[in-house]
Amino acid sequence: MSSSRSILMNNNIEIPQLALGTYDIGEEEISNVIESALSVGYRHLDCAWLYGNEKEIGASLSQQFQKGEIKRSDLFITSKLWCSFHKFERVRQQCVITINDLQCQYLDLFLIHWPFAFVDHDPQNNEEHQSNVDDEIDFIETWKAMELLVDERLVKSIGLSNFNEEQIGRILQTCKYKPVVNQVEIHPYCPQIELEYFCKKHQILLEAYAPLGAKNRQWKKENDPEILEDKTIKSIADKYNVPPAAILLRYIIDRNLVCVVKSANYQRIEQNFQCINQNHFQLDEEDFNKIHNDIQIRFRYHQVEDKKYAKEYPFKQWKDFIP
Ligand SMILES: NC(=O)C1=CN([C@@H]2O[C@H](COP(=O)(O)OP(=O)(O)OC[C@H]3O[C@@H](n4cnc5c(N)ncnc54)[C@H](OP(=O)(O)O)[C@@H]3O)[C@@H](O)[C@H]2O)C=CC1
Ligand SMILES: O=C1CO[C@H](CO)[C@@H](O)[C@@H]1O
Repeated sequence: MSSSRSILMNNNIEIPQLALGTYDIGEEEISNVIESALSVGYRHLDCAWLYGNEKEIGASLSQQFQKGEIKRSDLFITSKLWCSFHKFERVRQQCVITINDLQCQYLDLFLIHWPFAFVDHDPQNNEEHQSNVDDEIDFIETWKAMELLVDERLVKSIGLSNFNEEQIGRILQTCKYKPVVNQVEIHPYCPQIELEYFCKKHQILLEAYAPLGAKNRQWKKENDPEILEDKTIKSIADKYNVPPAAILLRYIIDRNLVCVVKSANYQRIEQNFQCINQNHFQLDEEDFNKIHNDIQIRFRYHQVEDKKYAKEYPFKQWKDFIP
């Protein structure tokens, strides 16, 4: 079985550069998706409590381990702490539930999903959790609890997701362990150049989510610009005789970032995986620059605009895009 290219994180642990995203993959299809992805060569799975499918992913992984073709140590499994569990004592509780659901013994990487917190909720309680923001819970408290998970070896690495420069700066001032990554939306309409510069300076790796513009998102609006339909991307795709998605994935890979892409379709799972293979095709410098510097549209697909009133809503500089 093939394996994927890796990047070294600031704690000297390697992370596979391409991850399979698992958001919005339903119970009925997730098992096939996991099996397909592993057979094609993916070794990095990007999961989250929020996605509601960790139990099904765990069942599928357990089947794969039993077949003996793949071992736990071959995989890099990421999950995320949901906003309802930011209180110090909740962090470990959710982490243990996630590890049990995923049947994976430990997590390779655990991220704080968003910098803002929701009202405290017991993760053992199956009632619908509240998503009202609680501005009193500080993510510094959450980070301290995340660090204990490393000491306890429940997780190998810890990181952030959707944090801006100022918020990362606050973590860096008090942390015992630096975040290894910050997972954020990245594609040519949301290139995150300043954040990349800041993170590089602090040896924090950026992970790109929604690299294809979250194509089938339910909150799509009529006038949203679609990155897969972008004329520059399409003309470069024609030149290399590949689909536009391949150009968008190579754009992330060639920036040496981790790329988290979701597909629930076998052909596209395979096609996306091939993009990390340098022999498949490479963008030349001129084309890379056309994508990175010449495309002027700026757009964020995952704006979570219903949380824009939160004190720690991270995208203040993007408020012009929120109606
Ligand atoms: N930390 C965070 O807050 C967030 C993290 N994420 C993570 O990042 C992952 C990826 O982001 P996501 O929002 O899902 O968006 P993506 O940009 O990965 O787009 C996924 C969509 O693109 C389609 N697609 C996949 N491959 C191709 C292809 N080769 N050609 C054309 N269409 C394709 C998929 O359809 P199909 O399945 O039919 O192939 C799906 O509808 C998530 O699954 C999740 O793991 C995402 C959002 C926020
Ligand atoms: O991971 C995620 C998937 O998409 C959701 C909808 O935008 C986000 O809120 C969440 O962070």
